[in-house]
Amino acid sequence: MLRIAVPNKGQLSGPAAAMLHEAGYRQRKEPKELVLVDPENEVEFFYLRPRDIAIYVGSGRLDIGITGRDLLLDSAANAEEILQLGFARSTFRYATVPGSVQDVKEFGGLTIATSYPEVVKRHLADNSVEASVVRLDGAVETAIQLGVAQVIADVVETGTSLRNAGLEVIGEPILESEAVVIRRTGTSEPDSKALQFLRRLQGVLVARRYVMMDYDIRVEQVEKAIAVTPGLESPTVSPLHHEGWVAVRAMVPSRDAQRIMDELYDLGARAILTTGIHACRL
Ligand SMILES: Nc1ncnc2c1ncn2[C@@H]1O[C@H](COP(=O)(O)OP(=O)(O)OP(=O)(O)O)[C@@H](O)[C@H]1O
Ligand SMILES: O=P(O)(O)OC[C@H]1O[C@H](OP(=O)(O)OP(=O)(O)O)[C@H](O)[C@@H]1O
Ligand SMILES: [Mg+2]
Repeated sequence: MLRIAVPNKGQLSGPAAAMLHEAGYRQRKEPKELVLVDPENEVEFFYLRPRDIAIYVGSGRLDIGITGRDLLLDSAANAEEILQLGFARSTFRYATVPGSVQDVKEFGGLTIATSYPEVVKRHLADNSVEASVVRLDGAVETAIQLGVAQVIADVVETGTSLRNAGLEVIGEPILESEAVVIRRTGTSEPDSKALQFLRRLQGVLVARRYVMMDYDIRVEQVEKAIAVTPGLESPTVSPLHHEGWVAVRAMVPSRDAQRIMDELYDLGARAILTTGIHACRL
């Protein structure tokens, strides 16, 4: 039975459960459930605090986990990411009040408040800066106003929390994060059950990012049209009963679908249709 750690709370938990459900796995019905067995798929899910997931996976107690890259790095656990999942995207940045320090190099002797102390300590050391780090559980933006720190290092998505606290970011992002699948570092290649799990999640990612596009086009224009819709490997081209025309079918990135339809129309394509992909294995 494959043992998988899933976030039980916070920003990661809803999207992770949705992705697992889309990949055909059973998911818990109520948020107090801590363990769920999916016998049909031979998988056992453990709902754990996002911050603890890398520790369980790094210790080898669980085979695979879903967590945030920032949490993985902060845990210093013996675990590595093997698949990027594209949700809970954020940057991790320093911030302070306007008119204060402008660069990490000026942080010497200051106190930095953060929920990610290991990431910050490593970044300060990489920049040869000696500063204090104070660990807070959350709502880190308030630490400056209350005099606990002069600088914070926190997760930034839209920047609204920083703006509301009257803070501005300093310097380049310390790191960019998103939800990732992790496994223990230095173990043998994932076994067949783990590979199947990864293929299923990859299938969800592709199904979310691509649509299927079908259109009819005159034979003379087909090469130009295929340059616009090359597909993932190669598009399917089938003869049409109407002589001189072919039907083309190719996967295209969903965010480009409208622009591609316009370009195909201008090349003379007609009956251009896009349909969603529910699931896929590449
Ligand atoms: N506003 C946000 N937008 C995108 N990702 C976020 C956001 N806030 C946190 N994250 C990401 O979510 C993960 C943190 O999850 P975690 O559940 O520990 O924190 P949380 O969602 O802030 O929960 P809580 O505030 O209850 O502790 C990290 O990978 C972080 O980068
Ligand atoms: O840039 P934004 O879009 O504002 O998002 C970033 C904020 O979201 C998270 O806070 P959360 O609401 O989880 O509270 P917390 O700080 O207590 O974790 C994170 O810690 C930031 O504070
Ligand atoms: Mg939070």
